[in-house]
Amino acid sequence: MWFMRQAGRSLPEYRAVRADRGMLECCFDTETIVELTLQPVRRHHVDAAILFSDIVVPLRAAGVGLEIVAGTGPVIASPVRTRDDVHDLPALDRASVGAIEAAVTELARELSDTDVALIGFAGAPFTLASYLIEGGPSRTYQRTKALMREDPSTWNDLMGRLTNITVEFLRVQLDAGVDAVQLFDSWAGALSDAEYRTYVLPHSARVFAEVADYGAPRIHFGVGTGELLTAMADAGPEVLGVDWRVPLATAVSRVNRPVALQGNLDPTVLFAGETVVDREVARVIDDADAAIAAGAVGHIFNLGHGVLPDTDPGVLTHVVELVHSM
Ligand SMILES: Cc1c2[nH]c(c1CCC(=O)O)Cc1[nH]c(c(CCC(=O)O)c1C)Cc1[nH]c(c(CCC(=O)O)c1C)Cc1[nH]c(c(C)c1CCC(=O)O)C2
Repeated sequence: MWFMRQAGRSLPEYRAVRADRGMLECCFDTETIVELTLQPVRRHHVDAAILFSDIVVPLRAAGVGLEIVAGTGPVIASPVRTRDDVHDLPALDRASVGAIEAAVTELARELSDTDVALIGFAGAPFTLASYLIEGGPSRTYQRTKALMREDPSTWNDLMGRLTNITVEFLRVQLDAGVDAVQLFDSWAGALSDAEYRTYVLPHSARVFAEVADYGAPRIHFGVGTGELLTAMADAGPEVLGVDWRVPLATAVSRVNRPVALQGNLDPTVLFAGETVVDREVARVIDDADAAIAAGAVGHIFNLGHGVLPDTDPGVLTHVVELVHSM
């Protein structure tokens, strides 16, 4: 078990490190990456560390002008909207993520004599494209969907370039020693199954195919993707992340390949007091047992999306203890 966004603002020790330093600055500093990755492991005794980074880090490393604005998210200096903008998108040079490679090497060494796994990650092409095209977070993805439908050739060119960046970023992490990788297609749930299959699935499937040779488990996750679970499993991962909207036993009935499931406690449950927390954790575990009986390969306990910044870290530690006792 581990928590998406287990490192971050829910932890006072994270806020202390970030007090006078920008998010991206921290993401390119080896010592800081190592420290922030290990903080939640020390505090909560989760079974996996997730590399402290962000989905926009490889874009920044490739030279895209962007910032991560607190309370907002990634903001792109010059949004990518035309064929020429797409042609200008640079490739990722390994040397530009040397600080991250060094951090993974150090983390893999520090965790080697423990049972704690190290998980690497990257943003999926669609979610990265949505930030580049919209220029920042969006509720509607209107420009992204317009480009996708109106000019599939420019869209596929952009998605192909983002796929290359994502593959290279994952390979750097896998070469340096991560045990598993997660592909975050956080906002793919904005698409219908048909459009996901036409415009997104081939690219995400290529990401999975191009890192398959490492033999490391590959996790595929998105939010609000209940209707896309069949297609997201078809992309080829060993593990499918499920948000809280779909029970795990229902999720397994939607996939046509053998996959393990990850999830899916609603992150807002952690605000409801111990009786509710205990009941809901037990419900997820029971549901996971039912999913395994119905063919799921296994279950990784997690939230259905990231830890919310106001979460009481004591409640997170309690959930870890509870899951480990069950
Ligand atoms: C969509 C997305 C992003 N980044 C990420 C995703 C996919 C996961 C998801 O769906 O939540 C992935 C991510 N971002 C971060 C991690 C670190 C590891 C971990 O999970 O603990 C991971 C896995 C650190 C971070 N990434 C960010 C923070 C907060 C930075 C701060 O302290 O201000 C952290 C710890 C910033 C960020 N970066 C992004 C957002 C939406 C935000 C939050 C903006 C805000 O609410 O302030 C883009």
